[in-house]
Amino acid sequence: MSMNHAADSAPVRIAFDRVSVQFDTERGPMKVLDDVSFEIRQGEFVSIIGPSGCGKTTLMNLLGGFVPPTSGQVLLDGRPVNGPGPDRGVIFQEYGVFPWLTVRQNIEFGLKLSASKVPVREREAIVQRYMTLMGLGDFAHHFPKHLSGGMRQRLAIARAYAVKPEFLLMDEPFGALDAQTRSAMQDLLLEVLQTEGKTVMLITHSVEEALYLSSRIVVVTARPARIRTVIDVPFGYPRAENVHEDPRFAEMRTHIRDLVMQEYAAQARQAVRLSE
Ligand SMILES: Nc1ncnc2c1ncn2[C@@H]1O[C@H](COP(=O)(O)OP(=O)(O)OP(=O)(O)O)[C@@H](O)[C@H]1O
Repeated sequence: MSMNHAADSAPVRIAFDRVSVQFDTERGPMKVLDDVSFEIRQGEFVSIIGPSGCGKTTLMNLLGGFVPPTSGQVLLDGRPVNGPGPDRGVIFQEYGVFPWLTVRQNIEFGLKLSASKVPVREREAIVQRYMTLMGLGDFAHHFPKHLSGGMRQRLAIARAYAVKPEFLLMDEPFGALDAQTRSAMQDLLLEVLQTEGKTVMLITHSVEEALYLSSRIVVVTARPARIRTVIDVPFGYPRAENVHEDPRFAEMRTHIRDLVMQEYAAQARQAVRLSE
């Protein structure tokens, strides 16, 4: 039995229920999400893919508790999200690190918050583990401004993983990394999930990344984002690196790329209309 079938009977942890979001802008109201409904079950890894600027980050902001829905509901274990919480580790596109704290202090930060209640002795070991895993061991006392962009992003990832949140919400977490580091970070994420069993929502522009990591892929339309289609990924976990060579991988990649390209084209037509 594949992991996906097993997940079918797992409890729903995250639910977007007919969610719409509209922002007031200088040019009037702008609808960003339109009647979006989907669910994420315990242990699922769901990727969201769609054209730039269509509203994907807004999905994450809703779940993170940073933005309220204009209509509809976002539910965590059946309860409406009403603000951020330590159960959700959020990794933003732009580096979510504190510039006034060192590498070590940044990773330690979440562990010191009363909500996570990690004893001091354990804290040390956790900080050390994630510094090493992320290749930041030699930079413990450096401040973020003295790190490269890729290192800052790895620090943001370490910070989120260290508090062991039940949910990981990731917005293009590997976008700023070079290809080799990106692939190492993908494998590390799979490893963390294998040992810690999280429920994940990932926003990515990379069809390959979505296919390699996810159990399901939600393709969204041009703005306002609606669900275009939801695709079950047929590969189980632990995921073998060689799924990249599976003929189904190539077929699905082509199919999903086509869908995403159609939505990019729709978005470009919209942009032309707006500028006319
Ligand atoms: N708080 C806000 N107020 C007004 N407009 C906003 C707000 N947040 C986002 N927007 C606008 O909503 C649209 C969708 O933004 P969003 O960041 O969700 O898209 P995205 O799909 O994540 O984009 P990208 O892939 O480029 O990161 C954008 O045009 C953005 O400028």
